[in-house]
Amino acid sequence: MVHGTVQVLGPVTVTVPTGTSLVVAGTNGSGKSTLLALVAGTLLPRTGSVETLGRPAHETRVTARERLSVLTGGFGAYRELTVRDHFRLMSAGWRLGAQAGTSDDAVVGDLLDRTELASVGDQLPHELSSGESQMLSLVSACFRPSDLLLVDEPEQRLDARWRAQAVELLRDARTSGRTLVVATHDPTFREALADVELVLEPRAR
Ligand SMILES: Nc1ncnc2c1ncn2[C@@H]1O[C@H](COP(=O)(O)OP(=O)(O)OP(=O)(O)O)[C@@H](O)[C@H]1O
Repeated sequence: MVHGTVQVLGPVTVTVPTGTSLVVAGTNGSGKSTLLALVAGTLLPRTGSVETLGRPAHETRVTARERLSVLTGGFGAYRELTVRDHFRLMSAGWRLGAQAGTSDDAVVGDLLDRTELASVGDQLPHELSSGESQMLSLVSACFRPSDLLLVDEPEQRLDARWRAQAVELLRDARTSGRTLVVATHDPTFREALADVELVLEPRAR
């Protein structure tokens, strides 16, 4: 992959069986985010092609996008909606209550409790700490239905307690059948999640 005139990522071939997780590791600037962006289809390769879930990665059809949950960079939170409202919206939009044979309110309550976000459930995005904000993003990415979950550095801004929570969220996502691609610098995430591991080396310039 070339950014401008600089090659930042050489040829990569990796197979991730359905329902397992790939951990992408490597030093700063080794190309982890670039690889995730290629798989997500938000970046096009200069040469070659990327297929995600059997379709061209840049596919924009809704059916393809519905199968992919991506958390890379910022999360587009609604500034006028509380944490609880975000979960309500997610549950209603993805019909999580109906799928679980319960109500959306019950799903929302469960999500808030399980992720220890209940204490900030009535706060708006700008009223959250950076760690709380990161957890909101992670929960939103992990709980919406998807076949493939792409997450860039889930450990960002989280303390040890919430890092452990984040590992559990991702493990649960994998247990529920999702395939995971996780870029991380954190050995805890590597140990807990690496069914397959890819360590990128920075390209010489
Ligand atoms: N839009 C861009 N234009 C030019 N160079 C870029 C661009 N985006 C990334 N790069 C370069 O590509 C290389 C890989 O960046 P990338 O963000 O993929 O690395 P990373 O492994 O995710 O790094 P980190 O661990 O610091 O997040 C870096 O050297 C970076 O400077």
